[in-house]
Amino acid sequence: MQIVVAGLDFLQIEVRRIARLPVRCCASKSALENILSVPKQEESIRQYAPLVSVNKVEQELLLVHQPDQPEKPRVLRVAIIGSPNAGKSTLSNQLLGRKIFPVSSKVHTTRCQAQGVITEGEIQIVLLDTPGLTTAAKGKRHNLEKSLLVDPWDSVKEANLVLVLVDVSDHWNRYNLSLEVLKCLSQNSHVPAVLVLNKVDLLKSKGLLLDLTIELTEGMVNGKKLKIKSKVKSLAQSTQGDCGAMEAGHLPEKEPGSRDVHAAPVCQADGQIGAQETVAESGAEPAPKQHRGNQHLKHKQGWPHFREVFMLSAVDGDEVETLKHYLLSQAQPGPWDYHSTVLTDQSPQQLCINLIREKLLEILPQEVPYSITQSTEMWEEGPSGELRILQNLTVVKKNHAKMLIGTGGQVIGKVAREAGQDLMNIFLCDVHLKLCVKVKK
Ligand SMILES: Nc1nc2c(ncn2[C@@H]2O[C@H](COP(=O)(O)OP(=O)(O)OP(=O)(O)O)[C@@H](O)[C@H]2O)c(=O)[nH]1
Repeated sequence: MQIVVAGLDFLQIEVRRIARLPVRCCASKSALENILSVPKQEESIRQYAPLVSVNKVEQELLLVHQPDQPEKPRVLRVAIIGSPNAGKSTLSNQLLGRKIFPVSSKVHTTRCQAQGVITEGEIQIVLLDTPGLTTAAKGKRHNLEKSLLVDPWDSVKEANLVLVLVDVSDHWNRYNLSLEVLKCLSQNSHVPAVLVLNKVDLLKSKGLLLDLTIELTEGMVNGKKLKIKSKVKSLAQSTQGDCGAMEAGHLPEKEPGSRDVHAAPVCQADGQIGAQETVAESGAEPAPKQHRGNQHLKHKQGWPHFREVFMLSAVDGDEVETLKHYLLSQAQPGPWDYHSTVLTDQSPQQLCINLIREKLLEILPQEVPYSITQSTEMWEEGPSGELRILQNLTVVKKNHAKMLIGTGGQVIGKVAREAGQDLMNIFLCDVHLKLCVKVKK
C-alpha cells in the first residue's frame, strides 16, 4: 500500500569544482605540549576534499582507476573502532573535511564498513569507518545485519593503525574499554593502537581526562609508565578547554611488522621538552566508585599498549587537526590504494541511503527507524544536471507508517529536506529527493 509521496525541490547552488590546494605536512605535537598550551602551528594542512560523482558507473571507474602515485608514495590505513555512538563517523567526517558518513545520536547509525580517503601531498590515509563494536545479543535487539558483528574485526585486520574512540561524556562506560574493544585489540595486538578520548567539549573538568587516561591505559603509554603530578593537573586545568595528545616516552623497540614510529619530543610536568618519561600524577576528581563495581567489574580494564593518547572534540573539530598531523606522520612508504580524486569507496546510492537513515534515526522515536527498509527506486540526472532521486521507505506496521509521515507530512518532509541538503553538500549539485512510504503487505 502506498501512502504518501513527499517531494522537495531544492535551492539552486553554484556547482563549483574546488581546486586542490598545495599542502604542507608537519610533525605531530606531543600531548602535553597541547595541554601545556604550546602555541599551535600557524599553518594549516587543511585541503578541500574531492567531489563524489553522482554517477554510480563513474564512481566505480574511479575506484578501479590506477592511483596517480607520486614518486615516493606513503600510505596509512586507519581503523576507527569503539562502542556505538562514540563518535567514529563524526571524527571520520572531520578528518575528511566533508560529511560522507552518517551521524546520529542513536546507536548503530553506521551499518557497514566504508572507507574515506584523505590524499595530501605524497601521503594517502585510508579511514576505515566501522559499525560500533557490539555483541550478538545487542545486535538482535537493534535488528542488525550479521555483517555488523563481523565488519569491525575485519577492518582492524586490514589496518596499519587502530584508533580506539571513547566517549568521555558517557558516565557509565568511560572508565573502561568495552569487552568487545579489548577482545579486538588483544586479537590484533600486532597493529599499533592509539586511544582517542572524544567529546571533551562535554566535560566540565578537563582534569578528569587525566584520570580517564590512567584508567584506560592502565597507566602505560608507549611502553612507559604514566605518573601524573598535581603540577600538571593544575596546568591542565588552567588551560580549560585545551586538549591534545598525551605521550609517554620513546617506544622501546619496533614490533615485528610495524612501521617506524615517530616519537615526538616528550614534555615533563614542568613543560621542559626532551625527558625520557612523561611524569604526571593525577589530582583530578577520583573515578566514582559506582562505575567500578559489580556488573562492570569484568569490563573494568584498560589497554596498556597504546602508542599515544589524543583528547579532542570531533564535533567541534577541536584538536582533530593535531590527530590528522599525527596520522600523516605515521604513513609509511607504500603504494596508494586509490586515485587522489577518490573521497570514499561508497556508491552515490549508498551515500544517499546512509544519509536518509541518519535523518530517520534522528527524527523518529526509538524503535521505528530500525524497522524501516530503504530501497532506491529512481536515480537519474536531469537535463540541467540536477539529481532526481526516489527512495522507498518500507515499514511493517501501519502505525510506524503514520509516525513516519507525521501530521500533514511534516515528519517525512523534514527527513527529505535535511537529507536533500546533505546530498547537495556532497554532490555539489541540485537534488530533487522524493520519499515514498510503503507498508509491507
Ligand atoms: N558533544 C559532542 N558530540 C559528539 C562528538 N562526536 C560525536 N558526537 C555526537 O555523538 C553522536 C554519535 O556520533 P556518531 O559519529 O554517529 O557515532 P558512531 O560512533 O559513528 O556511532 P555508530 O554508528 O552507532 O557506531 C552524534 O549525535 C554526534 O553528533 C563530540 O566531540 N562532542
